[in-house]
Amino acid sequence: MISASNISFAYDGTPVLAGVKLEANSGNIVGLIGPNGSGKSTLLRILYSALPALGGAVMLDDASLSSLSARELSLRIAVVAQEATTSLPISVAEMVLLGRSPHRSSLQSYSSEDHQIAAQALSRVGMRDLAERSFVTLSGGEKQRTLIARALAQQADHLLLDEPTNHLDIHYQHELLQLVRTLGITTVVVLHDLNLAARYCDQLVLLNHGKVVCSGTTAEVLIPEVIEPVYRMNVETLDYGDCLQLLFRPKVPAMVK
Ligand SMILES: Nc1ncnc2c1ncn2[C@@H]1O[C@H](COP(=O)(O)OP(=O)(O)OP(=O)(O)O)[C@@H](O)[C@H]1O
Repeated sequence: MISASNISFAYDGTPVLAGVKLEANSGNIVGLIGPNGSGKSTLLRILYSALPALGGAVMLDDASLSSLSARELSLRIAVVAQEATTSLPISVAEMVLLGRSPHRSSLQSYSSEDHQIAAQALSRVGMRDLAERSFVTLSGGEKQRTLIARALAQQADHLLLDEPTNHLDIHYQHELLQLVRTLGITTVVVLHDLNLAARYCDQLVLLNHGKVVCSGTTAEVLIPEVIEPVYRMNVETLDYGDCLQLLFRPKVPAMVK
């Protein structure tokens, strides 16, 4: 379980998050949604200790995040962030092996078990055939799948994903989130696509201007009364039985030329 309470943060004195609460229970997928600039990536960075919260606390099960060493953190939390990770000429297989780093001391070389786990992770994201390719030559989607494989190879029990479906075509968007669901790992995922959030998340936290506007199940959050004012769009919900889906219409019709 990862939980954040009363989180505040500011960049150079400009407040970005205030009083934010998020709770991801064991095995659940929590979607972090909200408009551009609402503070999603900042909150995610605080959850993996890349940024220090100005106020509030983050707990990993019973331990405060700040009490854990960098190695303990990387054994517990795997991250796929938005930033490009390297310009170094390393292969796809080597990139995925980096996920095994927290499991060995700096003097140890990778074991055959590490290689096996990394190869399995590559297979799970459909990238085994590209194992020997240079990472920097991959397409955006292939890079993204490689980084997911690296996170899988890490075998942490928490997974934090910042817009993991970026660069992925519709097939791989669903395949990736289906894969995340099968892992059964406590996950916090930043998503822009509310219909993917509806289909794959257990709980949602909706941020706007650095504050939680609404949190709860997808059925509690993805309702027109909540979504329309935040995104300034007309929203219609369709209940397909297994999940909700949303239809959007601009509030102001496009000007006719
Ligand atoms: N390094 C930084 N220095 C100053 N301001 C920043 C920095 N990073 C982000 N911000 C600002 O903080 C606010 C929140 O940014 P953040 O990236 O967390 O939002 P987001 O919800 O993830 O946005 P998006 O959906 O566009 O990716 C924005 O106003 C952004 O301009």
